[in-house]
Amino acid sequence: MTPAARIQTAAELLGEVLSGVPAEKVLTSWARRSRFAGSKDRVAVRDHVFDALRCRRSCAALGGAMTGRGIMLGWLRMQGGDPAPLFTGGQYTPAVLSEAELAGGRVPDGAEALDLPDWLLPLFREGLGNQAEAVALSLRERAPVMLRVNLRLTDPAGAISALAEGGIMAEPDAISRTALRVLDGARKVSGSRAYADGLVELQDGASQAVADELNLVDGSKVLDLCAGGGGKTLAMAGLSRAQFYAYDANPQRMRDLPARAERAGVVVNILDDAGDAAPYDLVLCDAPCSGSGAWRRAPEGKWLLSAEGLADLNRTQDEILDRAAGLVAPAGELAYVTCSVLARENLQRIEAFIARNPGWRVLSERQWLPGPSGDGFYLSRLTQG
Ligand SMILES: C[S@@+](CC[C@H](N)C(=O)[O-])C[C@H]1O[C@@H](n2cnc3c(N)ncnc32)[C@H](O)[C@@H]1O
Repeated sequence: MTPAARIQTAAELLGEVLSGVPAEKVLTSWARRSRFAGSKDRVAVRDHVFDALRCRRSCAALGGAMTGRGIMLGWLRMQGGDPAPLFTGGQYTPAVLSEAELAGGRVPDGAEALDLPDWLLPLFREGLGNQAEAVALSLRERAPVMLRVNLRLTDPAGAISALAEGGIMAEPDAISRTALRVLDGARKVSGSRAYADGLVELQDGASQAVADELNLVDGSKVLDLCAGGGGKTLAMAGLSRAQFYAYDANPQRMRDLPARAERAGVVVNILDDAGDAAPYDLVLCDAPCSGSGAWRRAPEGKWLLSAEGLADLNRTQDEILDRAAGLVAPAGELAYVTCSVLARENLQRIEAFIARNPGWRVLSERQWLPGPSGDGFYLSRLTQG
């Protein structure tokens, strides 16, 4: 595919995303029906779509229209070159720019320039103060590719040399003792021997840093109450020889966990009812959230989130905290985690929890902002008395 054909394809696929189809689904179905597209084309088209989605609002302003074509035109203008040579009107290339398109477009400002919906900017400021703008701008960049070393099976040096055998270059990252940053060969990770042997998992750096902060005691009982695919369960299991239990309100989300645990050489007990093995010394609530700290990876989230959706999430977060509190042993800990940068989902949930449950207090609180080593995360550790 020529560069112009890739732009045209990205514009068409963005149009489908704007009509409500998830970007991953749009890209998968395009890849299936486009046998002519080579691996470099697929990577380029995917990158165009995600780069543009992260900056959807400012690109549409620069391109003069909230359409796939307008967004790609704005994205090209944002890169600083002249887009006209790509709009050639060929069989596979974008139609020639109209007079209106050539004259249209404007420099974005305010929340538009930060690529946030208007209603979210005050909420960013509420939680992040004078860092709100910088955080919003950082969410317009690509996220790093990070790996977690499974300390049960190897150490960072061992993982780095196993990865190098598969043509993957990685280096330790200070965000966590288990974190490696991939420098080259990221797309080879899931097919590598190091991955198949359970030495490494793909996992964001801040997600690993959260596990480092938890009070994981060998032999203690640990429940991952919102286990999902088990990323946090396995991160914790890589660090200690506690007894691990996993539960999720949607059990389907845990379907790959047994195989992942086996690959990692750890035992995870999957529960049908979170209370089955209660009480626990530690209950981790990696609660459903807006994902605002991870919008570099999942940029559609910021355009789909609504005030009502956020209020629903807050209700679910409160219910999960209350449920978790009833599962913790008397001297045990409750750890509340989100990948959000919004105070509404973080500190405010903890304050509301303590107001409902005055016997609880905060042991420690930490926030990671989206950065070169990881997504935005929040952790609050609580205990009773
Ligand atoms: C942020 S995701 C978990 C990600 C996972 N811990 C990981 O590291 O891969 C939140 C999970 O909470 C689950 N969930 C939603 N409501 C729940 C509830 N009331 N109780 C338990 N799990 C719930 C969702 O199904 C989802 O899998």
